[in-house]
Amino acid sequence: MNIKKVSILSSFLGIAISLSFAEIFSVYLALFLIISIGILHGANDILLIEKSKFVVNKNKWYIKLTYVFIVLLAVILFYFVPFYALIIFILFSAYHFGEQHWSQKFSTNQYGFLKKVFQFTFGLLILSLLFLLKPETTNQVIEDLANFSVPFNWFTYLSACSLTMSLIFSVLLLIKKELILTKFSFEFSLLILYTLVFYFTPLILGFAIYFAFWHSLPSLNDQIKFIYGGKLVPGIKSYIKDAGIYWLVSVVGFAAFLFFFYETKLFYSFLFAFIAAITFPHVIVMGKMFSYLKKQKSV
Ligand SMILES: CC1=C(/C=C/C(C)=C/C=C/C(C)=C/C=O)C(C)(C)CCC1
Repeated sequence: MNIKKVSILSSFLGIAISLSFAEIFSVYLALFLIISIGILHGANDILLIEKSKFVVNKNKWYIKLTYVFIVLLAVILFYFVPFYALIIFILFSAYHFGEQHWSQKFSTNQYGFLKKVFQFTFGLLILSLLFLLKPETTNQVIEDLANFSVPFNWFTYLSACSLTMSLIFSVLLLIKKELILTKFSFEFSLLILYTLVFYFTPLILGFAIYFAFWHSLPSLNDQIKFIYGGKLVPGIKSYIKDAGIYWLVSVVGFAAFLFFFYETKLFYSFLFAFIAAITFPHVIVMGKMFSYLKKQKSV
């Protein structure tokens, strides 16, 4: 079975589980997905940095320290200027999600800027759909995180704008023959599935299903192809062998965080702040991997 089929089936299964069991079960399932597939897909960044050769002649300690520095910077930003940190995080994430969706789906390496803007608006569309379909919980988290209450119609505007922009840019890319109609139709019809997932599951599970099955699994697949040159299933063993220790460190940090914050009202805010902090360097690394792959393709 290919990854797309696994993700489609898992999404429906997630909806069925969330409709059949008490809400707390959805929370546990979401945490499990975030910890397993979600965190794992970001655990091999050090190896990716070495493979992408974007830091030349630097030793592993230098790379690791820079990595930790960026995570700390994110934590500091969230602490002192949470509103701006959240905006930057959402913009970064939108681009990162869109980049993964459309990776290796364009015909050539031309129109780089147009493709980047398109990927960004597409990622933003997915996030805004989630916000639009779960406005109360999203707003609660944003309020706790950034002390800012978002008027609900902002989510509507954001979804409408990002949908319009994504459609305009994709039509341009179709005209320029950078995108083929079947890929475009398939990716856009998946938006209906995301809508069902976001509507029928609580915010945390909707996010986790998207994050694990529609972002992390395809990303793991691309990373494994890039690092070891093989397919997801045989490659995952080597990946876990190389990334296991980083994954374990993150999971221990995550477990400590759960232990301290689980009972508090700020649980979701800290959860997303934690994800945000470890996401910043990962977004940079993945961007570098994709641009390295593009360069390789053009030589
Ligand atoms: C869902 C959600 C949020 C955004 C989460 C994002 C943007 C997560 C991005 C994760 C990434 C990019 C992981 C890396 O691979 C907010 C705004 C905190 C509010 C509450 C609901």
